Amino acid sequence: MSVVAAVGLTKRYRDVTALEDVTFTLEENAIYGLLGRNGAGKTTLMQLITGQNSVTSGDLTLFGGRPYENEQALMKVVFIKESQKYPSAYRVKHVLTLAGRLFPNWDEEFAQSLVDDFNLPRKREVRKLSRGMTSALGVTIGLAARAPLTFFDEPYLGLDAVARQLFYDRLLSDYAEHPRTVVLSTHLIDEVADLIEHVLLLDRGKLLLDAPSEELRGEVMDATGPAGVIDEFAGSRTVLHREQLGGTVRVTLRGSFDNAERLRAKKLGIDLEPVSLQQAVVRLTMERNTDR
Ligand SMILES: Nc1ncnc2c1ncn2[C@@H]1O[C@H](COP(=O)(O)OP(=O)(O)OP(=O)(O)O)[C@@H](O)[C@H]1O
Repeated sequence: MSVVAAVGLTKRYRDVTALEDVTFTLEENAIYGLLGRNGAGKTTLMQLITGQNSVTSGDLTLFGGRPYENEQALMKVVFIKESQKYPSAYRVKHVLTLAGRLFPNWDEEFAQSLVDDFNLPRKREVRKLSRGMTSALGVTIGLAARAPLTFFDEPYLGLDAVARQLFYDRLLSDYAEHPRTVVLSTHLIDEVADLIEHVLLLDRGKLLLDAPSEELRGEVMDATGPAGVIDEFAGSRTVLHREQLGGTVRVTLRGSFDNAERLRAKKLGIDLEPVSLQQAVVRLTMERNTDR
């Protein structure tokens, strides 16, 4: 059984269609990257899955049931967002105690080690924490909860580069020991490229891509070479981007290349290189937007 299954999911807010006819599944034990530009519908999607908002049309199941007011299914979910609010008089240690009561799989020892890693002041009131510290507290809860379905909606934006790396490292090592389904919603695609196994790319409410990251990486390539031969080499492939510097042209092409084509590229003096996951996502999103 899929952890989440959405079929033709649509969410409208009056005249805004935040999600339109979105179909996908989230499977057990995988790390997903939920990607997309501002306003693409990422938060809305996570709110629907976590029962915080109601579906306009389509079908959505969470652990086989409806998410809305489904206590049993929602117990298996943790949703950490950047703007997370905590009771204002609470101190860090109180928030952790509360989280420990709330999440059935809570690992107190792991939580305490994360508090040390992030240098979180246990006795400080949460409203007096810096933005980065508040993010670190969210990350700590999200990881130590070990919920079968874990959402991180950019909660780590306030974290500096060192703390973000710490988060990625702790997530990966804990995931290896306690596999679960993790959804990372982020704009920092290259930072999480090695973490995410599967990409869900939303664009203006539509699901533009639903693919394993490996597949996606090999699917978009940069070909750089003499202007005279590049276009011939590109042939009928979709050219996602083209730039020229003097006699040298670089095109970003969609589609994978077999050995014969790679050899041909070499003979023609063309350099063939896979683009980064971030570049692939940017180019594919731009392609769709220029299609309109
Ligand atoms: N409560 C609401 N009422 C009206 N429109 C809304 C509401 N919530 C979201 N929207 C609209 O739905 C669309 C999707 O918003 P959403 O917050 O899901 O995007 P997002 O991908 O999370 O964006 P970001 O990366 O900027 O956080 C946007 O156009 C947004 O303005």
